[in-house]
Parts: sequence; structure tokens; C-alpha cells
Amino acid sequence: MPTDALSIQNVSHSFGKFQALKDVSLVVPRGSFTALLGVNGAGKTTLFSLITRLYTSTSGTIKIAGHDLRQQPGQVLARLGVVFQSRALDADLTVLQNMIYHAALHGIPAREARIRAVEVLEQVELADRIGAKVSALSGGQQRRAEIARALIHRPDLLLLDEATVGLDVKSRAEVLDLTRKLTQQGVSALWATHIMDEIQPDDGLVILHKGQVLEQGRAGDIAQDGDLTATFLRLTGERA
Ligand SMILES: Nc1ncnc2c1ncn2[C@@H]1O[C@H](COP(=O)(O)OP(=O)(O)OP(=O)(O)O)[C@@H](O)[C@H]1O
Repeated sequence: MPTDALSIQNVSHSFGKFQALKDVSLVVPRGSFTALLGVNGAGKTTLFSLITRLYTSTSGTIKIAGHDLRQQPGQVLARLGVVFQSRALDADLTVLQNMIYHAALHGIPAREARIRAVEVLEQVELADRIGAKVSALSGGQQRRAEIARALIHRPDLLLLDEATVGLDVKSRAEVLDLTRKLTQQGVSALWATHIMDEIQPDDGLVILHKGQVLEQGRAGDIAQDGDLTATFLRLTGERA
């Protein structure tokens, strides 16, 4: 098993004449929680769209667990779990029905899906809501159910795009803690955010700005004098 869950080398992407990503290279080490930090428009969603093959990159390579996305798209996507900003669960179905539906998309039969649903819902501490309609869950519970859905096919890498949007402080902390806990159980996570408070010193960190990677490494090493906000503002030239 290669060391990096995700390895991106020299990836660029343009929308017409506008270059949204410029020669981006980054890694998500296996078992790490890596934050992808950038203000609105930095290119985070574009990068995620390339990793999930919604867009095709014009140059560079993307490898998941050592497998090249361009050469083995099916195998690579099977190793990926995604939590997008927009809702992926059907609010009128129960949590279990949603899990079975998403498992079927990955070719997992219903009997196996039931077993896995219990497993992933335990991982996100939601097993007691398995029979509840998604619409009856709180915002934080719905995000945790989204994460469970993304885990149902046992991916190596989780991509989470602004996963705490719209959550209150307590639910935000729960979703973050949970994702960090998952990385201790073997899955790796790339966590896109613009919220610096969400990042801890031991997290991996990639700072993306105007389509370019400005820094990457351990967050605590990047933050000068322990102040990530000041470091970020200095690197990007943004104002607080
Ligand atoms: N389909 C598109 N056509 C043209 N430009 C686009 C398209 N999608 C994104 N862009 C531009 O590319 C840049 C990067 O956008 P992207 O959505 O990847 O940023 P982001 O970091 O995810 O920001 P946000 O948090 O606001 O989603 C922005 O300047 C955006 O306007």
C-alpha cells in the first residue's frame, strides 16, 4: 500500500481563458486529516471536481492510493468517498433506505448493505437513528449520515467540501471530531474549508490561493508563532 492516500502532481485547470488551478501539487498522507484551506474562489471545489472526475484535468496526474485516475478511473473512484456541500441524502427516506440506495450504486447487494449500514452508522454514532427519516434528523446528524453514506463502500480517501456549512458550533465540533476519529481508523481525509479555527496543529495543511498551493505540511509547522491566521493573511495578502 503506497504511503499517500492522494497524490496530485502538476494539475492545472481552466474555464475558458480563466485558469482556476495552476500547477497544483499536493499529497494527503495515508491516515491523515489534511485541511485544504482557501478563501472563496481559491479553487477547492474545482480541485474536488477533478478528483471526482466531474471535470477532466488538462495536465498533470492524480493518484488515489497509488492508482492513476486517468488510467484506472473505475478502480480509483471506488476508493473515494465524497461529502459535497450540497445534500446527497433523500430527506423523505429513512437513514437505512438511503444507505441501501447508495450501496446499490456501488454494486453492494441489499443484504450486505444492511450489515454495512449498521457498521458505518456506528462509526458516526448514529446507529440509534437508522430507522428515522432523514428529515427528522438535526443538521449535525444529517452531516454525520452523509459521512456514513460516503463510507458505505469502504473508501481509502474521504473528500469533504465545507462539511460544516450551516452547522452550529457544537455540531461543527462533532463533525470535525468524528472525521479526525475516522482517520485514526484507517481512512484518510481531505477537508476543504475557509475556517481557520477548524484546523489543529497536528493536521496536515495545504493552503490554496488563487489556484496555487502556497504552503503544505503539518499545520503547526506552517503557523508561525502558532498563529495560523496571521500566517495565512501574510501568505495570501488577504485582510482579516
Ligand atoms: N464552471 C465555471 N466556469 C467558470 N469559472 C468557474 C467555474 N467554476 C469555478 N469557476 C471559477 O474558478 C475559481 C475557483 O472556484 P472554486 O469554486 O473552485 O473555488 P472554491 O475555493 O471552491 O470557492 P467556494 O468556497 O466559494 O466554492 C473561481 O474564481 C470561480 O469563479
